[in-house]
Amino acid sequence: MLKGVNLYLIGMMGAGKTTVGRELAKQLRYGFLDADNVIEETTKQSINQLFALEGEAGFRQIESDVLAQICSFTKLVISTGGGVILQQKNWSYLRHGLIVWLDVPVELLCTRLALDTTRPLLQDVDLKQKLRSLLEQRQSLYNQADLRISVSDEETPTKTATRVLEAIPTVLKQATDVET
Ligand SMILES: Nc1ncnc2c1ncn2[C@@H]1O[C@H](COP(=O)(O)OP(=O)(O)O)[C@@H](O)[C@H]1O
Ligand SMILES: O=C(O)C1=C[C@@H](OP(=O)(O)O)[C@@H](O)[C@H](O)C1
Ligand SMILES: [Mg+2]
Repeated sequence: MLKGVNLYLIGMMGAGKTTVGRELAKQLRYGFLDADNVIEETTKQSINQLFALEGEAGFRQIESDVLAQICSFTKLVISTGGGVILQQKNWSYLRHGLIVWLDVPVELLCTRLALDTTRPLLQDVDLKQKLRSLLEQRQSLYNQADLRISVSDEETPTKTATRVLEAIPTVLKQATDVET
């Protein structure tokens, strides 16, 4: 269906990009890469360590370099980190593929992330308040995706992946319409 074109998942922390991405890759018979995992493997540091050592700005630079490498491959589902949309140049990498926004309300993100210790931006803060303010800053950027999949109630990752796959032909059709 995608003819080898990569699929990029974007969205807030806890939206399910990593979990749903793996499932999507299985269903599409694509390879799977999680950008944060690639960063951790190449730097041999955890995301927490990188934020502590390099600061957010240093992390964003590494994130961008990794994305630049990844986008030269094909037949991949790529789960990005939630802040990848912040840098303009990252969009030129993401636009190599189809960009899907997993849009999940803050309340559900809070439930999923309440006990999380792996996301440095969410430690020692009022979780709901922080997620609200991040979403406010980022929403218009997430909205630049080719496809928005809203997940308002808890559903299995397999179900979300199936909904993404069912929605893809609608955007592919629009793209063909523009060309012709
Ligand atoms: N569709 C889903 N249904 C239930 N739990 C989910 C779903 N997607 C993700 N989760 C859970 O939410 C948490 C965050 O998911 P994750 O895939 O790491 O999100 P992201 O990569 O977008 O930050 C994980 O504990 C995961 O098991
Ligand atoms: O939203 C963000 O700024 C971040 C999201 C994280 O990835 P997930 O979206 O997979 O949690 C990770 O890249 C880092 O902690 C920063
Ligand atoms: Mg993730």
